[in-house]
Amino acid sequence: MANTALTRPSGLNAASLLSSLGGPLREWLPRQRWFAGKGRPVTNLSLLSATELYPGCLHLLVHTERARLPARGPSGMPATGDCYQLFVGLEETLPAHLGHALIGRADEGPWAGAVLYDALQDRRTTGLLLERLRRPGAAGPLRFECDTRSSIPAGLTPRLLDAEQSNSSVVYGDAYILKIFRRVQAGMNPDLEVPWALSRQGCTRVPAPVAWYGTSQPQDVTLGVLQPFVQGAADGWTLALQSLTAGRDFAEEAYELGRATAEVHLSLAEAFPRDTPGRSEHERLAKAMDERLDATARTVPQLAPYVPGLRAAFAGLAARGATRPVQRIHGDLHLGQVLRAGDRWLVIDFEGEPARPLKERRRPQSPVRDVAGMLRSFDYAARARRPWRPEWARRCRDAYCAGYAAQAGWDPRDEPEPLRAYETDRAVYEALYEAKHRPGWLPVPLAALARLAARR
Ligand SMILES: Nc1ncnc2c1ncn2[C@@H]1O[C@H](COP(=O)(O)OP(=O)(O)O)[C@@H](O)[C@H]1O
Ligand SMILES: O=P(O)(O)O[C@H]1O[C@H](CO)[C@@H](O[C@H]2O[C@H](CO)[C@@H](O)[C@H](O)[C@H]2O)[C@H](O)[C@H]1O
Repeated sequence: MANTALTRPSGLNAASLLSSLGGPLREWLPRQRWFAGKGRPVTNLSLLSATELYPGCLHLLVHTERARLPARGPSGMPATGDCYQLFVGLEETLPAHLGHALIGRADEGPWAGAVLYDALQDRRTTGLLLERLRRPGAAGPLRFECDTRSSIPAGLTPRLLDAEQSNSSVVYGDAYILKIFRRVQAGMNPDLEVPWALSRQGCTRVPAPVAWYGTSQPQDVTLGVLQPFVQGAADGWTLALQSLTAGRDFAEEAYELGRATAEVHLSLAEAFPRDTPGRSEHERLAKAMDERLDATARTVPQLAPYVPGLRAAFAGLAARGATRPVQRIHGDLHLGQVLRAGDRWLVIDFEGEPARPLKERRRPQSPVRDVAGMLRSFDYAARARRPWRPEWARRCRDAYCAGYAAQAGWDPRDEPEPLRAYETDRAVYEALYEAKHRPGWLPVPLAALARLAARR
């Protein structure tokens, strides 16, 4: 059935747009996987930019404020803000095939009575995005650019992924994948910056961006990146669970993954500046970890019994003298961020931990932090299947570190204090992440934190 595009006056006046869209969006946003802070009502919504992509389809950047969970008791509910990228369709009646994309009905303003829907679910929108990316140019404040060495064919069929994601991704004819950033921050997104720099470096472990788009209004923001789709690949998390279910070992794969990680780290060290941190830098890092622990324990009270033991891990980092030079790293490395194509591992998603400020995510850091992220991931996988097989995770840890050492020339296991501190910090991050997004998974990082706190 053809869509019936809305033909009401379409002057993109922020106040009138908001009067129509604000109510339904405030209800819909907190239910989205990529929305930070589930279950917290949006207390304020404002429009940063609105662009008509085609009649009845708006590209929006919205700023939301939401009630912060009270730290102690119900008093004082300060608001915090985030910016999101949305595609909103407006129809008089929603065609049946878009029923699942419904956002709500505008009950006020010039669009009163119109149906709002998530226009990323509409192939007209995803098809148009590819068309724009194929040819550099502008649409209102949006800027579309591409690598002039690439030639992207027209008319590839779009398919929106329904994976558990922090963003939204569209696959085009199994040839390309477009990642559309949902929560955006001012500045170049590392998921464009890093793969681009690595491709210039000749690194073949990371799919290279072929096109991207962003806006310079109200500030420079990366909004989406197109890269080749790796066909027939499986992600590391799926493969690890398959191995556990079948009672198979994963050490050989883990070894190769360690080598791949080291190869990416070596390329990153070439592509971006490095630095050698002094004692004061370790103290600053340990303090930041301590503060994150305290903040998390306020939101996740189950953490409280372990706090004193966990502090010891951070004190170990502060006391430690020289360690690895800092450099750009992946920043959120886990089994879901690696793809195995044939017998080769590739690394994706260089955005870093989505909850951290962009400035912090782009800062040079210890490569041990990435290693710790992957080690935590083996523990996650082992605990996601019954019976729990700690020896599976142990073998993966050793094999991964051995593979890393073979490629990098240094073994992460020879850095016990940083490794423990980074693993602890990562598990604290995971506890907060799970409490916010997947409370059923909270026992996984909590079990690790109990173990790390007991280690003296
Ligand atoms: N280049 C690619 N080729 C094949 N699949 C990919 C590629 N990039 C991402 N994917 C798939 O899309 C999923 C989500 O990608 P990711 O960049 O991790 O998004 P998010 O940050 O939203 O989690 C991945 O788990 C992977 O399955
Ligand atoms: O969405 P992203 O891939 O950027 O990462 C976020 O979500 C991940 C979960 O989807 C989360 O990872 C945690 O769970 C994984 C299993 O689902 C496990 O492999 C990871 O080790 C564990 O950290 C990640 O922390 C979060 O940033």
